[in-house]
Amino acid sequence: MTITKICCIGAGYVGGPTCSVIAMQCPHIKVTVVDISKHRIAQWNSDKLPIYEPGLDNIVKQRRNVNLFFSNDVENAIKEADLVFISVNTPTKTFGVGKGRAADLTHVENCARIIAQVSTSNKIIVEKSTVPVRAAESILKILSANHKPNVKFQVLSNPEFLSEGVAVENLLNADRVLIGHEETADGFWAFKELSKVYLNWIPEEKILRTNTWSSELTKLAANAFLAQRISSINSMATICEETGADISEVARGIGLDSRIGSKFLQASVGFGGSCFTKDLLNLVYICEHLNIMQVAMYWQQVLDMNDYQKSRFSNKIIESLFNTVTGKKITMFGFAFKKDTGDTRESPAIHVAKTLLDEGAKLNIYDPKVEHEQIQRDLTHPYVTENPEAVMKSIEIHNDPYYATINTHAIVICTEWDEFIELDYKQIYRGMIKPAFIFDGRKILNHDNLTKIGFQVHTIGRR
Ligand SMILES: NC(=O)C1=CN([C@@H]2O[C@H](COP(=O)(O)OP(=O)(O)OC[C@H]3O[C@@H](n4cnc5c(N)ncnc54)[C@H](O)[C@@H]3O)[C@@H](O)[C@H]2O)C=CC1
Ligand SMILES: O=C(O)[C@H]1O[C@H](OP(=O)(O)OP(=O)(O)OC[C@H]2O[C@@H](n3ccc(=O)[nH]c3=O)[C@H](O)[C@@H]2O)[C@H](O)[C@@H](O)[C@@H]1O
Repeated sequence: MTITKICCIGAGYVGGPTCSVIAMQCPHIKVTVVDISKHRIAQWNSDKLPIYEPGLDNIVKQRRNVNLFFSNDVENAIKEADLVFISVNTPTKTFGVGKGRAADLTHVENCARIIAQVSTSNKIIVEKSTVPVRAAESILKILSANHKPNVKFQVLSNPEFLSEGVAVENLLNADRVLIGHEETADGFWAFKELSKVYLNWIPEEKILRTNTWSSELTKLAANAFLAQRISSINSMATICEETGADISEVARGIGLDSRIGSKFLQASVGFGGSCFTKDLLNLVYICEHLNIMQVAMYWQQVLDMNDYQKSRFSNKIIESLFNTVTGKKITMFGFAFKKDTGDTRESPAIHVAKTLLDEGAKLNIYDPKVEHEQIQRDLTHPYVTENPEAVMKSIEIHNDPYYATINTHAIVICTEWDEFIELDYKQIYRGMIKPAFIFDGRKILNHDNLTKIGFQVHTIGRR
């Protein structure tokens, strides 16, 4: 079999960019991305894509309706495909056994059932969603129990390592492409077929072959290690604030050790995003399930440190503003969980906003990419408030960063957007209530200049 048709189930942050890049690099392959959400597919077929990702618009414009298709016709796309990516969401369970920790595999299971039901030819099924170790076994069991006679499936694990905001760059120049397969001749054959797709642009030495379970666990391990680095540097930031050491200097000092490396040592208000917390919770749950409690506690601590960091930053704002923010207007610069994305899932900005709102503050919020409705949805979510009407009265969402600061007591930087560095802070200072405060939760501004202007500056990891 030569792969000529690919179907991707799930047109989200992973399915959309991944398949757009495959379509661009493999003009001979027809790629169809399907989703149950009519709205999402309509957006992928419109001029305004559902996700903001630098470079993506251009690729979609070039390949859409040429060899890249977005559709709600899940069944037909699966039926005609040689290879099916499962790229659906695997959120933390909100009910039942493992609630709040285990991964909810309902969507993955639904995909397996529909694949088995509609397939009339052999297919390679690729688990791209992040899943607990041995999830492929469940997929295979569902496929085996429900398939039509003479239809065979091979299940591969091919986790995705892209980061939002740099997804296209990551996909084009991947550090590695990991493919896990069943340790049989058929499994090896399926690995070869998927490799051929990637070999259209990924050098052979970057394609890593493992068994299925190693591949699944590697994805969780990679996110756990990355998150651990952030919690580690944030823990050091706390010591810096107590002692007069400067976390930027400490990070540079340790990062130059080639065994440690300089990346992912940026102290911050805490990590956010849809995956670090969810995948760590999942890892902790797996360890508990395996009854290796010391290991579970070890990884839980990475999450605890992140919660501590978010609370510490929010509390610092309140303490600095003379221990009360009730009725005070505070500007939040940034709401996305990191720059260059409009994604707010698990954004630390939500935690900061919640704390300030709970204390009675009024918030002016500005983010260059997050939709206003998304901010409203996040801050009126039952997890954040029992009184959504009161929250709506306490927030203003702005389109202009300067306007957002007028007559406010403080600016809180929650996302490291480049444009915040370039703003005219002299002008901003003039319009603010004095003393005017800046809380730089991302360490992106020139603090000496701000102090000279007259701002009271507070940041992470420095007195
Ligand atoms: N967001 C990211 O940067 C990364 C995410 N991942 C993993 O990739 C997976 C997907 O993540 P995202 O793309 O962020 O999720 P997402 O929530 O943006 O997209 C998932 C899509 O799947 C659709 N879907 C769910 N069930 C379906 C079904 N039965 N049939 C058709 N469509 C269905 C949903 O409607 C949704 O549009 C998750 O397991 C995540 O952990 C991995 C690497 C990076
Ligand atoms: O599985 C996933 O979803 C993805 O999760 C992360 O990617 P992402 O969450 O998109 O973004 P990151 O760049 O990892 O940032 C995550 C959070 O950590 C924060 N961060 C990152 C780096 C740093 O040094 N300090 C820091 O606070 C960011 O601001 C952000 O809130 C991983 O980097 C990807 O490899 C992985 O594929």
